[in-house]
Amino acid sequence: MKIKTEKEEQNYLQQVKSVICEKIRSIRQRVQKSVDDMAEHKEYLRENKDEKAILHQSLAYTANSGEASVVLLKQLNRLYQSPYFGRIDFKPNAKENEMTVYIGICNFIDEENKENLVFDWRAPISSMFYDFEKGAAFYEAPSGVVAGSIHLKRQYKIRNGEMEFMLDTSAHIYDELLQKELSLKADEKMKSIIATIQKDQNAIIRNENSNILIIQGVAGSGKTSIALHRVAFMLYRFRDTLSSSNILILSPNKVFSDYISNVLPELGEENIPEKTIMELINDFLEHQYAVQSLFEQVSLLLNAANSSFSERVSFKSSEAFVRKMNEYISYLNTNYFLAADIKIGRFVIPKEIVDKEYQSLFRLSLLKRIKEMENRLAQHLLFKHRYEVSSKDKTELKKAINNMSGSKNIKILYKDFFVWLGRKDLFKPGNNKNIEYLDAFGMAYLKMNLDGYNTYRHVKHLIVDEMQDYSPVQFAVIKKLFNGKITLLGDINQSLNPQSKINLDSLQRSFPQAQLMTLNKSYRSTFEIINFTQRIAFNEDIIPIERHGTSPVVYKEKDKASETDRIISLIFKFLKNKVLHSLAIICKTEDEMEDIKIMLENVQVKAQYFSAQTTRFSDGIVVTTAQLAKGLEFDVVIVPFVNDTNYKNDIDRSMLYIACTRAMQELILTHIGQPCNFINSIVEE
Ligand SMILES: Nc1ncnc2c1ncn2[C@@H]1O[C@H](COP(=O)(O)OP(=O)(O)OP(=O)(O)O)[C@@H](O)[C@H]1O
Repeated sequence: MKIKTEKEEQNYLQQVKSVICEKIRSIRQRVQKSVDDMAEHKEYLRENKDEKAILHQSLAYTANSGEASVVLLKQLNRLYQSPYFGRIDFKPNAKENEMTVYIGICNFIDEENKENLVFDWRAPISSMFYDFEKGAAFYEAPSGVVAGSIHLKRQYKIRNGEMEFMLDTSAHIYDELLQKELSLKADEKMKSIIATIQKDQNAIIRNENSNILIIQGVAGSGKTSIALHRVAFMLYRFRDTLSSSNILILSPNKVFSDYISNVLPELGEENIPEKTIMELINDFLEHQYAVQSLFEQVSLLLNAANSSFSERVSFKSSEAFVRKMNEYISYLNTNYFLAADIKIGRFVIPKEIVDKEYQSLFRLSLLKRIKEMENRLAQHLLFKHRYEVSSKDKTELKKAINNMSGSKNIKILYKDFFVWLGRKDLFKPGNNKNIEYLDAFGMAYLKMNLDGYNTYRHVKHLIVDEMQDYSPVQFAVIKKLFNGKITLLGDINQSLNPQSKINLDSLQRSFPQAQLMTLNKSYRSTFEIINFTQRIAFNEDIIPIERHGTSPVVYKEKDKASETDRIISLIFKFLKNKVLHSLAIICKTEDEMEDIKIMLENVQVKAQYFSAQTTRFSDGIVVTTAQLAKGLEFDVVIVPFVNDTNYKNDIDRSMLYIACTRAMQELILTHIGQPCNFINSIVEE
């Protein structure tokens, strides 16, 4: 019988659930058996020491299969709660029979009847659910393209094993489910979106061809979600050769990593390793320096009108910096070593021989060449004069070679780069091995070019989030360290570095083979909030989702006390609300955060304060800076102190844009005096 009516669907759901239940029961029995076997084996081991090796092996096998069963059980329990979310009835042109394809989080087969009850959302056939409405459709099977037509497309909301509703979808109704999902954001952390992935997003998730993929997406367009779903897709598609340990996420900070940490487990995959770019560079430089963080760099740019610092950041954020470094590296390759005669005991090695040996080592990096020279010249003495060098001679040789070459210390070589450039002033290391953020990458780039390096070979796929905050020199370092696939994602309009010249063209120059894919629809914020943020930084590409809410409000207050009262009253209003779950007060600087902290402590309101050291994301009331709020979202956002002296230049504009685009349902700004130029065209309360 073809299932059509809601009643038939309800029955079918019960059937599927009972098969899942049966499977859960049999696996539980298997797990129990593993536990019993383990106990028995251990007992036997104690008694029969001579058979230890064989038993250890079988014990390990039992433990592994036990663990695998536990993973499977978890997945089945999840499946039981919500076995599927979609269905397509597809009739391939080449076959008689129509197929009914239920789509869920993973494949589920009724082994007894040899029937696929649920198809994994990542399976080739499931792609049609995201790509087509009713009518002609096709998918790419391993054997080739299968064309046909979709006769029914249905969506379900099944929670705790119960069907809440089902919808037969046309493009219009499909939006309706998306609307429901978007207005039901109760979870504290990011969640999976498999039921409502959109066509353009699906194309990115399933893109297999590009080794380097750049995803440019407007604020709230789902870039981060899509990147994580793409990881899940890759793990499914290449499951024989790719595991979660082969993937690495470069994330902007620890709060963000925690915020996204639920998505892959929700999709039935293990969480994947992540690192911040700071951890990566500190590892590379062997923790020899105290590297300024991006957070500190931005704070300095925000707080002070320190023009020489800005100039340094500006130069090191440019493509010219990498170009000049490359020129300097070529210069060193020809000028670093100046051969001279070497006298060892009664023998002289003429400078021509020294130079010849040096030139013959051209395959090695510069510093490795110098290290190798000592051996080469010792061999020369042995072959030419049958003279075996003593340890004293070796010291002499080393000294002579050192005298002919430049420094081996990367920091000195890096400093010399600025001398060579005629801009000594652009390098300002601090005391106690302090170096500025971008200098760490400059030094790393030099080190990898002059002294060899190991790549992260095990990483077959690297994900770089917030790509717009990286400079060409950072990309140059990343490109050398990682030789697998790379997915870069971000929004050029949300840069934390106004000195940065990064745009899509320069990004593509950094990654010439990259494919660029864009996401222009914004899902996070209501139509009204998106319209408001458009006035702060206009983006002609953005398409707001038609989800309406209250208009953002700008409160003009007469003095500091009334601005404080306003913020407190907004917070109490939020605390009484039962629908909205999270509120963030997003400041420009950490000093402002301190003001807010005092304000909230005075009225005994508990809040979480996100600073550069925070590692965990939490909902409720959060106080943070725009810089750290990046990538996060909250039901309500309050941006305080938006007057014209506080928000005045490009970086302030960027901060304000980032802060406001974090709001999902409500956005409120407060100020005293004149509002900043970026919002003063907006009607005030
Ligand atoms: N297809 C979709 N279905 C349901 N929700 C979606 C969809 N796409 C995006 N979203 C939601 O939109 C919000 C924004 O997603 P995400 O944080 O991934 O966007 P982003 O582009 O990385 O944002 P930003 O750059 O502004 O930080 C999230 O709540 C996400 O769940």
